[in-house]
Amino acid sequence: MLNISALNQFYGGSHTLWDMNFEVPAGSCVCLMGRNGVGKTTLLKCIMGLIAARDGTINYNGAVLNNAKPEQRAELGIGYVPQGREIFPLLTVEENLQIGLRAVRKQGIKKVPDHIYEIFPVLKQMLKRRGGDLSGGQQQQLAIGRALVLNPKLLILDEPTEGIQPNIVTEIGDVIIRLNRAKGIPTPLLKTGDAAKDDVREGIIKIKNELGVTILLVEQKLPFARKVADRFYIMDRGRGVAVGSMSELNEGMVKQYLTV
Ligand SMILES: Nc1ncnc2c1ncn2[C@@H]1O[C@H](COP(=O)(O)OP(=O)(O)OP(=O)(O)O)[C@@H](O)[C@H]1O
Repeated sequence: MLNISALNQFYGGSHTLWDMNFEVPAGSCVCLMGRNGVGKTTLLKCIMGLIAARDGTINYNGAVLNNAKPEQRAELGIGYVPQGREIFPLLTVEENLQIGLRAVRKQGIKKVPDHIYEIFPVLKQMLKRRGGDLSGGQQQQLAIGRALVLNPKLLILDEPTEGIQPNIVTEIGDVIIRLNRAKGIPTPLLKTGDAAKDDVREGIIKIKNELGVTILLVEQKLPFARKVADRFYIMDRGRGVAVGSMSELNEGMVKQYLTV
């Protein structure tokens, strides 16, 4: 789905990404890992077109994206939840979600789809609340909800668990897993009999049936990464140094590239 080859990026004279080759297969959940400052966010920003790559190719479903504007990438179905969430603190939850609608107007979607509220019921309860008054976990759910408004086929999340309390981390992990894994497999989303959970299930099945969400996330928490992702890609000092299925991520790699 996403193929990056020989990508180089510079901040002024500082060479930050070096000959990156990187793939996100359709249907996968890939975790981009590495210590602080190795270039993970920079790579995501290149994918979103927020900063320019010097050379190399970013290919999305067969189309070369290098010269596409960020809005065009959103229209093509790439959703992005930046680090720090970047919701609008003075706008209400509803207004924040409506901003996500801009990219999908051309698809005729004029209203925030109900399934967003089924996935994150807290957003419905807080529609009129200002974004800045929400807890960190609620803001993260709002940021993900806003990205889901544009019906992404590829959802990119930059450290979605950063600074969030453990129970919400678990909730966000469950949503990521369900968004990613429901597609095309005998669904593990059995009805639970719990009305709230079954609503979430219905919302996710709806998204998956219509879309199918491939996920690329940056995550530093190893247990979380192991739980949600099926592939990893490790960066070190601007280069890709290890890649594989999550079950192949061994202690040697963790020690060499991830522990501080
Ligand atoms: N706007 C910028 N201008 C100049 N240098 C930058 C800029 N943004 C990031 N850098 C530098 O580029 C390198 C990679 O930063 P980046 O934020 O991509 O790393 P990261 O792996 O995402 O780290 P973290 O986990 O801390 O977010 C770092 O050395 C950083 O200081």
